[in-house]
Amino acid sequence: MSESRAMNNDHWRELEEWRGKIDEIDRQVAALLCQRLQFAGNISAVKSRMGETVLQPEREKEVFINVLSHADSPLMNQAIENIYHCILNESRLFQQECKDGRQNLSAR
Ligand SMILES: C=C(O[C@@H]1C=C(C(=O)O)C=C[C@H]1O)C(=O)O
Repeated sequence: MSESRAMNNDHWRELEEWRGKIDEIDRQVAALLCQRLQFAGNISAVKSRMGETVLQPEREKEVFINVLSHADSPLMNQAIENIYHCILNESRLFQQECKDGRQNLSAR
């Protein structure tokens, strides 16, 4: 095998190792996101009984402060902030669907 092909194989092996680690993280993130949505659905039921709205801006500020205190760098801080905008958006949509009876909240 030529030296450059052996080097290329090493790169591919390294790439696959990193991708394997990302796959494992994605499995954990997906499971945790499902759990987060489940809890948001439970909160939605409590808020309905209390006559509270789905959107609670002050609570959302607390969520951002909590997660951003765990970011490792300014660049990651921005990425986490963007990701959490999506997560909170989906969380509100999910809560609304629970409220409207379009989500079945039974856990697996
Ligand atoms: C889950 C809640 O409902 C909404 C969704 C939030 C979330 O996903 O963290 C936070 C605030 C609310 O806008 C809540 O009020 O705690």
